[in-house]
Amino acid sequence: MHSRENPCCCSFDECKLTTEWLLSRTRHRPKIAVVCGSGLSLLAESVSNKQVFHYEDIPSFPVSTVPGHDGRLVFGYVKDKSCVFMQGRFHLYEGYSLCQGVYCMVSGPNFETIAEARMLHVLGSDSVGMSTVPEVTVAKHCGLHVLGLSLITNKVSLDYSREEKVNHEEVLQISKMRAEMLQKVLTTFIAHSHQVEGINSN
Ligand SMILES: O=P(O)(O)O[C@H]1O[C@H](CO)[C@@H](O)[C@H]1O
Ligand code: HPA
Repeated sequence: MHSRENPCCCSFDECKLTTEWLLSRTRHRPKIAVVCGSGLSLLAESVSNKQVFHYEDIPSFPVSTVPGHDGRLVFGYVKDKSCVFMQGRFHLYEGYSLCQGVYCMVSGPNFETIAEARMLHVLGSDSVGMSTVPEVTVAKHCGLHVLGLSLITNKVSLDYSREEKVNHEEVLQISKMRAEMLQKVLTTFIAHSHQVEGINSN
């Protein structure tokens, strides 16, 4: 279970555990999910065939800490549509992060200077690379569904006194170490890609 003390949720294994737990307990297979904001749990009250799970009972699921967020996952039908409602969501100010971030591209081939790294940081970037953005831009332009997987190979120094210089050899070394893990992620994703609507239609 997640809490303020352990706010970083959503590793692949945790999501898998949560998903399997829920799938084995409900016959609902919703195509529509609704996240209820503060005080809006009522949105889920009129569903039919209702099935309710409390966040604290769901393995590896975050807990709601804000008043007005009931912390319940409600499955049920609205008209004839199977839906799931989150009665309670999670906020950065609760200490929750999504473990995802903003990827920024620099043109390279040089690595960014500390001044450039600071600028990217101020602009909201969490990670930096020299690729992916052009490919994703063109793919989206062509109407393709895109999943970008970026392996974070090194820390980017923001501090002149602790200049940790990155080099391509280090990048390759870490990539080699993590390739097997990435291969598993990719294989699992491809094996389940039919569940992602429209992924094979382009
Ligand atoms: O993006 P790929 O091709 O993985 O290469 C990464 O490795 C190089 C830096 O070492 C940069 O080109 C960076 O983007
Ligand atoms: N900066 C930009 N591109 C990169 C880096 C980095 O630190 N590491 C791997 N690709």
